[in-house]
Amino acid sequence: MASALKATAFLQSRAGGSENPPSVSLLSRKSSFSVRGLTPMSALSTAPKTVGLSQTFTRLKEQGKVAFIPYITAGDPDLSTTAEALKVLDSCGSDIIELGVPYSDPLADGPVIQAAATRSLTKGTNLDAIISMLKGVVPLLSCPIALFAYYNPILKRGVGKFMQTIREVGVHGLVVPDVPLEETEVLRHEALKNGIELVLLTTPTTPIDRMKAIVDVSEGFVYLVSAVGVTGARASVSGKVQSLLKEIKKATTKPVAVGFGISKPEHVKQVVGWGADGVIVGSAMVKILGEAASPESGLEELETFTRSLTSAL
Ligand SMILES: O=P(O)(O)OC[C@@H](O)[C@@H](O)c1c[nH]c2ccccc12
Repeated sequence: MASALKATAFLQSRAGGSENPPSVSLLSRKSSFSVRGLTPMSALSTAPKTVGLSQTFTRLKEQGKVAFIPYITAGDPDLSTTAEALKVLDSCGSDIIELGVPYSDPLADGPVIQAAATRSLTKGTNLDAIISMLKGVVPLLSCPIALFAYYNPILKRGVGKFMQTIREVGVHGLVVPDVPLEETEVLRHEALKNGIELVLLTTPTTPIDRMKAIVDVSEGFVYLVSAVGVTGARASVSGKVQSLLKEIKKATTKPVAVGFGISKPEHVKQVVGWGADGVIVGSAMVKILGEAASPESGLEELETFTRSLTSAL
């Protein structure tokens, strides 16, 4: 419990400035849609015309749909499997994919994602290798990627250089779970300059005024952390999410996606019923990939699991 409180305090004080992812059938959730006008990304890189996070939510809202947002850790079990997993998640109807950059001190993560980060780092995964993997995969995806990175590796590379690098490879969004709102100025400036949507997080214990300040500057969507503590599949989703969603939706018209603990179709149905614009599932996905007998069986299981969740939307 202590670590859970510590993690929440961590997310609360630092996270995100705020508190603070085979064959696409014609009937798949994603209908092909033309990109209206030139997306900033197509002006900045040769990547295809996937639209950004907020445009994705706008399209889904027009279709009366909720975004399915899986998270996986890059390089676990290895980067070529990550490349395949991105394609599987995309073809199973994911609307945005969160891709985690493994970090040695992932304080906001539970044991499943911490273990994935350790395995990936042990394999030598680094940002450059992730970027070169993305160069080959992003052009094949129809949904946008939001990178998930702790603040330290971004500072090491230089905020501006980091933003430019991820933009050039076609990444649309960024979530930095351990940056205090007071220190998001530079991140937000560089993100805006490079056409990256910086998503901030709010938690169940975020004071209302702080939540309002967070939603005001969050780009792409607002990440509502559904539970106290660290990431990790839970038996149920806290009923508090319903009132939290109401509060946030009074403060902003921006889309709100809910994450933490969601791992079953009934969780998805519940969160959708409470009015979420997006559902985020991480640890359950990471566990499948990282603990499978082989990369192939992990990818097969990932597809089955993902379809079980998207069919609940
Ligand atoms: O793992 P969960 O409980 O399904 O929650 C999503 C979470 O993994 C993903 O969004 C995430 C991965 N690392 C994080 C760090 C902080 C906040 C969120 C995250």
